Amino acid sequence: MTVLPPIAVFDLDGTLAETAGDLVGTLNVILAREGHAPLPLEQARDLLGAGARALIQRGFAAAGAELGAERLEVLFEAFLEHYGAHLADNSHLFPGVVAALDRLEAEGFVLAVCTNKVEAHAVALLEELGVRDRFPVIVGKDTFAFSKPDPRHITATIARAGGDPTRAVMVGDSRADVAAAQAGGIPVVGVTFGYTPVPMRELKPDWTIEHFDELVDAVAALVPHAFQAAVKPAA
Ligand SMILES: O=C(O)COP(=O)(O)O
Ligand SMILES: [Mg+2]
Repeated sequence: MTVLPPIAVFDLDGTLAETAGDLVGTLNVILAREGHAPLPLEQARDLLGAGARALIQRGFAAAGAELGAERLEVLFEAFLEHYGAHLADNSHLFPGVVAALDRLEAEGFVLAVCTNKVEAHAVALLEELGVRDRFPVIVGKDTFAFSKPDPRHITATIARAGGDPTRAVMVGDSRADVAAAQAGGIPVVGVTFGYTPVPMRELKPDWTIEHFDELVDAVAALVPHAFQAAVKPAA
């Protein structure tokens, strides 16, 4: 009998990496091109989490600017072009990420990313941040015909990575992550340092962490059977 490995699925923006500087920076370039004032970073970071198209829509709404459907598509393409050239100007991994990935890998976990960024940008960003090779599977908003909060975004990521859905955990920072995981029956760890207009604890994830140092204990609490030597393939 083949034993599938346990799997940890990570959101990217606001979970693995602080990326608001470059995402909001690009939003502000687009707003400026359209004749609107920039949004302050602290206000705009909570608009992140549903992908670039949603960020533009939310950004224009926050700026009190009109935006029609056709113009949105033009600006979405312009956003992708500008952002693609500035993926990691002002972006970095959150503290403790690499050590937490090391520890999960040592426990036999497969690691995957499920993000509402476009896949090519997710791959390129993770490359620039030096952790691309840690994730055999990186899935973006455009990878499948559905995306978070649709639970299939997460369950399809687990399937593509060959992970065991009964020994899987999701780690995210937004309502979309919590909703998608819970609808898919996957336990979810919410981080408190990401992008959400509502405090993470109010979104009721199964566990909350304030630092990546707490991640392995959280995963061990949520999927203890992923850590039992008995279910690991014989060495
Ligand atoms: O950039 C976004 O808006 C979404 O990306 P995330 O799913 O990695 O948070
Ligand atoms: Mg996020």
